[in-house]
Amino acid sequence: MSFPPTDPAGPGARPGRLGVGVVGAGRVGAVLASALRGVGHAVVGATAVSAESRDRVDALLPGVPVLGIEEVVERAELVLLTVPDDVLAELVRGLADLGRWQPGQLVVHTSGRYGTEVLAPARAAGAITLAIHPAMTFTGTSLDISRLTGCPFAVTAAAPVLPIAQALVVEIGGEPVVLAEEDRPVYHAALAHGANHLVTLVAQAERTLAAAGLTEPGAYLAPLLSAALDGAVRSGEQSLTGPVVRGDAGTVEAHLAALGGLGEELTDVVDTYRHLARATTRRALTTGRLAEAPAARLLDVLAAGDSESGPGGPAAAASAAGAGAGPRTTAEPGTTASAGTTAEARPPAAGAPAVGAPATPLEPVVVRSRTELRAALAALPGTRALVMTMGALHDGHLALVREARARASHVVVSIYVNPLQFGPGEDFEAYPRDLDADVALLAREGVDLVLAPSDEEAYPAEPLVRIDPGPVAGVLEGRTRPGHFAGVLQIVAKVLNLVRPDVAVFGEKDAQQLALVRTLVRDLDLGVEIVGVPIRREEDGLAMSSRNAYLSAQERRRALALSRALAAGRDAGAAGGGAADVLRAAEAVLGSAEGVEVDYLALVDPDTFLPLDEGAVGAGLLAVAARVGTTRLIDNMTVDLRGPRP
Ligand SMILES: Nc1ncnc2c1ncn2[C@@H]1O[C@H](COP(=O)(O)OP(=O)(O)OP(=O)(O)O)[C@@H](O)[C@H]1O
Ligand SMILES: CC(C)(CO)[C@@H](O)C(=O)[O-]
Ligand code: BAL
Repeated sequence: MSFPPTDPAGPGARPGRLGVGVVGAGRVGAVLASALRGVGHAVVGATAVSAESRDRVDALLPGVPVLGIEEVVERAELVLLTVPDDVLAELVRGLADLGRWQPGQLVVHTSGRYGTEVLAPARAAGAITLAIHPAMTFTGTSLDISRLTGCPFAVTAAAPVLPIAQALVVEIGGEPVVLAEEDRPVYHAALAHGANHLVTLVAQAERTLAAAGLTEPGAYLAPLLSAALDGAVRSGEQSLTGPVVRGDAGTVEAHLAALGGLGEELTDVVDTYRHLARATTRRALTTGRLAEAPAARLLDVLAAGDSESGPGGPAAAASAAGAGAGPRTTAEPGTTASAGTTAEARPPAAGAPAVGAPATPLEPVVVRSRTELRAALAALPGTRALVMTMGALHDGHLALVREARARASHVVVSIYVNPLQFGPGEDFEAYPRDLDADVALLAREGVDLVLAPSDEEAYPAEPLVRIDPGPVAGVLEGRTRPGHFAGVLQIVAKVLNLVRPDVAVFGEKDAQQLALVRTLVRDLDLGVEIVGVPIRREEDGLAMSSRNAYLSAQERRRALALSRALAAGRDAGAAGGGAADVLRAAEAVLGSAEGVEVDYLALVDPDTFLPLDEGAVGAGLLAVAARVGTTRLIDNMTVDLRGPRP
């Protein structure tokens, strides 16, 4: 396709005032004829079989006689054929057989699918044949006229008469785009797929929302869909959001189950969802938004319960798209580790796969030294996201991994129990360590690289240059654990420098840590985006933590007091309470909790971590640390302070 100059026909090529005949006063025919009339042509007659067409002629082409086909063709210098594609060829041939086409007559059709070959019988009789197709959807009312301004029209015609077609389009305000005869079917399929199927998709979303009890589903959807459409046409597939691109197979599985449970009338929705989610997965894989392992997992979930997917279905499609188990190489392969591998080929991960997981997820490359890390990073083109952990991974960590996955081409996870952040008498020795189990979990999330350094590799020598984390490190966690945040920032700065990620993801569970990491990056210009992820909780509200593993069954029950106290404080704020009310509500829960020894409970400014006073308005952070038995747990929630009541 190529855009012609503004006046493609040049002076003199303008068709002049023509008598236009419309065969088929459907939406397109009536609107185009009305537009041609508006720029000075005369509409000499129109065919209109149905009552709707006749009404349209009355409304859009007042005064134009409704005639039979042969009469319209006989009177017209320009015959506009705006009939359904499937009858076009027969109509043109039939009129040729009747000898109705006239030499020099302009015969124009508006089918997207056809070029001018379908008009060959008219051309054989000496007519000038042109194909123009507006890439626009019409309502068949006068509103459509304004839609023609700037509307692209695909124009196909023999070279000598092409300027006539271009000039006609320009006259009615359109933008002619020249399209070869053989490209028209694909062109038209693309438009139909985009525009027509979008209508079906929106209607499906509306019907499904109605099934969820929403009374005005269209109004509810409009802002979201407009934003999605805007993003898609501006930034293409990079604008994609949602569970597929996050690799969130569990959510997709839940969606299929929910949609599958809707009545007979909505069975089309689950089928379409499945097809489009599959296509979305494959595209996300191809464009690097999704790694192979989560893609394979999604395709597995999408295949489950799908009667249409047999052998050669999703799994084959996944491998055709580049997914599935297979070797990955590092630039400097060779050194094997005790868990995972640094070898050339990444074998399937060990351990029993959970429901919905691919049978053979790829193991991440596990590196233990700077040299191995450098080689492995060199084999990961594109952007990378880092998740730092101390191992003993749980779903809270995996939420960070998924967020990382959605934000970069590759994910690096560090696992290291950093001695510098533990004080004397803390649980450095006892902290749970199980690298094999961690690597197996990360394999299922499509993590590319795991950095698990030894103490010697992390700190080859006692670090002499230390980081002073500033005042935020002197309160709450920092007051109870002196030196803790200096140790945290030391290892965070080190790992950021070693991995050089584009994005690093931290949990809001360690809110003070997250704030200090942001400050570190800002103050030292480390040039990495820091992303926070909300706290992941067990079903009963307990914040997930590796240290929960220390709790006995009784302590596990008692530990619930932390999240309950925070929720009580949050609710007091939401009910209009001030800082003192919030603290009182939380204290009441903790005060009556057995076996819970509170270290601190504080309502603080989320940036400075200094206590909020009674008049404070806006977001506050309610943070707690407590011992349950010998286990020290922390948790926090955001509280919305509405200010003193009038
Ligand atoms: N429940 C959770 N929700 C969201 N993020 C979490 C959660 N638990 C931990 N994280 C985040 O995971 C990262 C690694 O934390 P870490 O390995 O210390 O896990 P942890 O479970 O908090 O362990 P512990 O509290 O026992 O030290 C941190 O950024 C932390 O904030
Ligand atoms: C960020 C971190 C991995 C540094 O050791 C640790 O403090 C943690 O797990 O939150
Ligand atoms: N989750 C923060 C690390 C620590 O408690 O040492």
